[in-house]
Amino acid sequence: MGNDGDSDWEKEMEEFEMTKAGVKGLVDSGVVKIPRFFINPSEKSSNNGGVVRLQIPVIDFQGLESNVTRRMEIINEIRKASETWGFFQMVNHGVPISAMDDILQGTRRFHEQPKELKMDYYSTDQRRQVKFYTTLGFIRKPHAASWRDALSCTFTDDILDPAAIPPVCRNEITTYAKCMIELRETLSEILSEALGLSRDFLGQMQCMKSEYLSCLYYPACPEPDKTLGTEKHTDPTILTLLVQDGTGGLQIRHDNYWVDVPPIQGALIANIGSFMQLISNDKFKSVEHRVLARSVGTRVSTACFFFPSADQIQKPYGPIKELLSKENPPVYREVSYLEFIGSHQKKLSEETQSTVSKGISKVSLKSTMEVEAAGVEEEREMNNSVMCQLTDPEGTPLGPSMYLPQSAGPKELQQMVNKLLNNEEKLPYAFFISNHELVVQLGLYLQNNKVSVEKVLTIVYQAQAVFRIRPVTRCSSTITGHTEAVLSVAFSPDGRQLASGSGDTTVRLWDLSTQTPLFTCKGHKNWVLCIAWSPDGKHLVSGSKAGELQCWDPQTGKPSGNPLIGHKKWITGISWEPVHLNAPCRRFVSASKDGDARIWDASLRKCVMCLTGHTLAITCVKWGGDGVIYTGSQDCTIKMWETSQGKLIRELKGHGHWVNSLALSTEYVLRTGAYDHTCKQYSSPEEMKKVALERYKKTKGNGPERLVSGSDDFTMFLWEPSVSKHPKTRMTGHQQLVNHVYFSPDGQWIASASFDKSVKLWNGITGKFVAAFRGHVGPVYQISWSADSRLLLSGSKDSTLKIWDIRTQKLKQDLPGHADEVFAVDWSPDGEKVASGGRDRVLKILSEFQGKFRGKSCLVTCDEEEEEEEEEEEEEEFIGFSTFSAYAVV
Ligand SMILES: O=C(O)CCC(=O)C(=O)O
Ligand SMILES: [Fe+2]
Repeated sequence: MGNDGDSDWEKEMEEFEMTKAGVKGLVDSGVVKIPRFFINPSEKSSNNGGVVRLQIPVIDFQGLESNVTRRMEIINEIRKASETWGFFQMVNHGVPISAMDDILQGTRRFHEQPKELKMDYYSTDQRRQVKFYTTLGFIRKPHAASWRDALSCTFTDDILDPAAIPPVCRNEITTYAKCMIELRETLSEILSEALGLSRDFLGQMQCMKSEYLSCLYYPACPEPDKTLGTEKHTDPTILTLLVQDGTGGLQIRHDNYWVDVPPIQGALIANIGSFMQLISNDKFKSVEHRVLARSVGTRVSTACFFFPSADQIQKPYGPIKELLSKENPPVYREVSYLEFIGSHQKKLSEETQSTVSKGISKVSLKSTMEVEAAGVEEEREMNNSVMCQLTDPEGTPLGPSMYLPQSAGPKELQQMVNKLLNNEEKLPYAFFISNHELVVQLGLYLQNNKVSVEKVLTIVYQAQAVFRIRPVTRCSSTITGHTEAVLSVAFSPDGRQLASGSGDTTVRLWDLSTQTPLFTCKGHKNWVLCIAWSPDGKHLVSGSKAGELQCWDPQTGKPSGNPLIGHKKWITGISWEPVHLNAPCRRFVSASKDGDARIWDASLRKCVMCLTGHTLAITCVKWGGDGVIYTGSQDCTIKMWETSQGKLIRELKGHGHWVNSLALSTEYVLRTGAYDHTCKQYSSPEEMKKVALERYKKTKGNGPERLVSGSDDFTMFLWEPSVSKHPKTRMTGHQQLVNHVYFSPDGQWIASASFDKSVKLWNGITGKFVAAFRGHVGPVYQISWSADSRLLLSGSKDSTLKIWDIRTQKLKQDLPGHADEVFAVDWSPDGEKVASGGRDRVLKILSEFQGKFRGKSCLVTCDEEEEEEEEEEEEEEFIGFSTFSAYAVV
């Protein structure tokens, strides 16, 4: 674009500003083409990206004041929402619906009055407390103006002279601001507690003592695809509260998708501002959002932005010291709110397009040297007592902070927690400081870790399994359970071992005969999302969120070679080449969010083929019994690849949205290879291959291998890919996305797990619907079959496991016991055990006893006398982990 274009751009903007009539004035004048400075080239094609089925959390404030338990729950919900979404909606928040209706009406009235009456307020001078404006004048190409007008009122330290407010909406604005201030008090306390701080912490900081009310008016736009109602941005403040009318159009960015924020009658929307992200040291997220323009109808909303009090805005703010530790060092330098907001605005006037959220890191990152100079690593001081705050693993405080003697150790803490929780029966607890278990006296811990006694020390207590496992043989080294959510569990093909992968970056191996932890496999730097055993049982491979794969020797728990690098984004699936095609097992295929699948040779330790062709993330992969690889993708297709050169051989199309899961009718036998649970050992790979082939042929029978796919479009398809590229059956009935599909070991059934809270059973040969299993009260994430194809296990967000009886089509057993979402389940190939893992970090192994499954282990710990050794354990890197969203958005 030449200079002429640029000067036109500016000229048009100047002319527009001169009218002092805003976007509404333009529309009233009858424009059919929008001025150039509203045109947003980057947004043209992305308007339809809303992922309607993802919902930002809606939090009910009912009981906040009257019910202590509910209050804790609300704090927790807000904490989770602020960490993962940066956005939530609130209902029963105490602001009268009439005040909300009135402010929207007042906003409309102001903007719809004759332009002569509004012009007096028209200004791009930011210092004006009350102003009517469209652009505030600092936008420069390639940024674009938003298709909306604003009337803003600044309440400095909660005060604004009512006389300054336009009379048409004076009462509404004054009343609404009072409501916002009242709600601010409540939210300031909740957010403080959600950060693990004392209730009055943010209040004392005065970081949200002023507010800026923005009454927004979005007229219909003649070219809605060329511009946006509000350009994408993050709010540079602490917190925003928004009321919107019923029109809709607000979207937030979540995992690279635009998610609609649907209007809910009576709800207020809250979102974390980027200055809050800064002071919370990235604990809370400030998320990009935008408002779509539309061709018909007017949208009205009112946003209230909270920011620091007048005498604080020039003072430095940095990450709150109480939130920092050795493991969580400051990621931002100190900066005053004025400087911060200045840099935010500068971004919008800069030549190159950069998001405002990137802006904060630019302004705020400081060198380690400077940070240290800022006094983060303070001198340790030995007092006799230390201020502590006990919290549960979710961060909910147990009582107020208190001074504890430095001589106190886990035993004393355990007594105290039992007392504070009024436990009738005394329970065992473990204690963690910054994710390290406390095994010594507090004083010694502080000394060893150079922790300042001037800070409030957060001590996390975690209940230990009531059933405490006594190892039959002594562990070679002491290991505790996972310290973050368990994301994957898989029994070995011979059923002797169990592997689990976790958000704590480790893979753990458990010995099933003694039910003891065997090895902690360390090497990944990020969450371990998937694990897969080779069907000969000789290898275990794991894939992480960082995109690398690691092979492990299950006999020693040691890595076999270096991490396998190649994928650029997280690993979504791993599948081994069937042992009846190649023994010993060497090759496996990995799928990634980067859109590629890669074939690796575990002996050569390298990638031997890259399967490229998908245009979006690959979500699942299976290596079929005929040697063909199947990949399912967010690009809605399933692709088939041959494995000598990695060529695409067929595409299976039909799904209208992402493919989430694939399953093969032969999967059980592919997974177990030669192991038929007669415990037979094989002397040679050739023998293994021969037996595996026999078993495969028997399962497959004369028909072709069948494939089932489950999708975000709520449907499933049954395919016979070797016969036709057209689906055999379309399987409809789920009311929400299908997350996991699985053939029974005998291939006779297909089970599907859906976010509609049901599990459905289908005929595995025809694809016809058979039954729906209802009982879960949350989305069902994963399912697994018993070896005899008679029982089905499901794990859900509702924290339960359920076992369904295929013959009676009824619930056979309900297994509560997890304290949070269950992400992963597996049934051992010999049918005797089931394992589950979830957000509560607990790995459960359940065994059948007289027809019922019973918990054999929860959080596995070792004998006390071995705990001494723990200190020698290597330090584990802590990766912040909030919600495992991979199920919702891969
Ligand atoms: O109007 C809306 O819904 C959002 C407005 C907004 O994000 C803002 O003004 O910062
Ligand atoms: Fe905003």
